Amino acid sequence: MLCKRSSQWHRYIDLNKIFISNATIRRHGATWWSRDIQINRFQIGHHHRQVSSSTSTMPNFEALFKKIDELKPAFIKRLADAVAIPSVSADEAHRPQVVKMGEWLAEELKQLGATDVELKELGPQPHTGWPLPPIVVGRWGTDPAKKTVLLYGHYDVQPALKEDGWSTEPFELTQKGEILYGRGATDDKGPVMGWLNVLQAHKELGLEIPVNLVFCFEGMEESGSEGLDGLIEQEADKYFKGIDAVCISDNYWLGTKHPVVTYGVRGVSYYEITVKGPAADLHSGLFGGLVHEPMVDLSYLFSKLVTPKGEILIPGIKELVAPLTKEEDALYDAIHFDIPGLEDNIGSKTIIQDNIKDALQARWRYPSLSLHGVEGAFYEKGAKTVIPATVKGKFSIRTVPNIEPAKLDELVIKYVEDQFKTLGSKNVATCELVHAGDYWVSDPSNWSYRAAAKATKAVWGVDPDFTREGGSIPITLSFQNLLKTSVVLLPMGRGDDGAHSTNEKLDVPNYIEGTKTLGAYLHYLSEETQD
Ligand SMILES: C[C@H](N)C(=O)N[C@@H](Cc1c[nH]cn1)C(=O)O
Ligand SMILES: [Zn+2]
Ligand SMILES: [Zn+2]
Repeated sequence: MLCKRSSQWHRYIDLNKIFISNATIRRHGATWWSRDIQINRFQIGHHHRQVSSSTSTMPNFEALFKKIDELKPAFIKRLADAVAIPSVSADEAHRPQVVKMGEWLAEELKQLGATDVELKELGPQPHTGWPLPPIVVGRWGTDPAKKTVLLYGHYDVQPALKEDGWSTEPFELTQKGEILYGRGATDDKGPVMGWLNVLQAHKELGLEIPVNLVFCFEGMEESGSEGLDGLIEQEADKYFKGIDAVCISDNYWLGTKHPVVTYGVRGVSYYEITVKGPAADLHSGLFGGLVHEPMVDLSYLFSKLVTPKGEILIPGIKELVAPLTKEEDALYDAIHFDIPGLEDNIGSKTIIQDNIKDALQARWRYPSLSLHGVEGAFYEKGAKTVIPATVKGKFSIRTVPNIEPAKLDELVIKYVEDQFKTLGSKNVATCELVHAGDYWVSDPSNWSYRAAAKATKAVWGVDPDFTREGGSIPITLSFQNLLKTSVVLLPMGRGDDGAHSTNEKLDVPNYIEGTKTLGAYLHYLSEETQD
């Protein structure tokens, strides 16, 4: 293996617990959700656009929301400053920029009045030896009478080059109408700035934040969150002692209109197949037909991993997937989304499934295998007649309950090796795990979800859909297990934001109303009875 797997804290999240609790919801109706809210928003098969009649004392957000509106230009400037630092964690050349971004973030926190701001160093990255960017930690308040919330986000981004097809410079935040374009706008600099914006608005108003905050911002999320597991373990009884809830804003609504609160993510196991042949690239006229070509071997191996309809061809994986129960299946009926919405998100009509339930299940509760690219192959424009000497094929598998990552590695690596043997090639092939992160599924009925739902309703005027996320946030399960606390995902951006893609964007309303939602969540959390 190229790198050690993240620690084995995960494992079995009992999905039945969730579904049993959902069944309980239906049986007990309003009593499940909250004693304050008379309508069961999570009720399976019902449209939750119905307005809930809340009898809770809703905090008066008028001043806070007005202040956030007033600060819009400053907040956009903050996001522009963040986007301008190309903190791409994937390659060595950019690593100093990731570190710079961490330092910038720490400085912003200090300027706003956060205390105990530190850059927790993680040492060298195990398999590359490159220095890992620090984890930025800080505090806001240490009142023992208040609840304490850990806010996690990441300040690294995916790579981006203008020539990939961006219409604007990826590291210059560009506003066109009500849309902010730039790498990291939605993933995850916008949401991280959202938390800073909340601090600024409270500070300027002289308004108390009713919970203590602990910040934990990492710079390696897009590259496997290396080092963070160890830090959380090490600091669980020190810096991270006494955390009552964790909130992460690092995913997206399903579509463009309806807000969501998220209670699950898929895991990801990322692999690399290396095929080594000649000592150097060769002239295909001179050597084509008489040498085993690494690209040909790799293309064959790629074709044996997944079908064009998305079916994973590696035996044994399907059998690891938790069976779909009737109760879980029914949850999908309540979601406000459709195939045209999904087509809008991707900008084409190329969805494999023909109904939204199957498509969402494919995204949330079944594994998928994606081919990402080939290092070492000719890719520029033109027609170079080369036989690449060594190629590295990259692919990943999104994991779901109950796929054990170590078991998955065994199945994948043995299968690739066996397939390679059938070729009779004299090249040398290896398949290795690059990084892995666990899946996570939570029970969306607890106090932190109630607070998130109320905040969403207060800002957006509708009850959120409860969703799972097809992407991965590798550290989520570690927070839950190591800090023995519940985690909620409260996203800011829309489903068409183009995270990881060209022309990534964040809509101004999502940035501003999203900041309000994060702020309101903290107020509702302080009022909510912890269960
Ligand atoms: C959902 C989150 N914003 C995200 O984009 N996560 C990444 C994490 C990752 C793991 N390996 C590389 N990146 C993702 O889901 O791809
Ligand atoms: Zn992210
Ligand atoms: Zn991402």
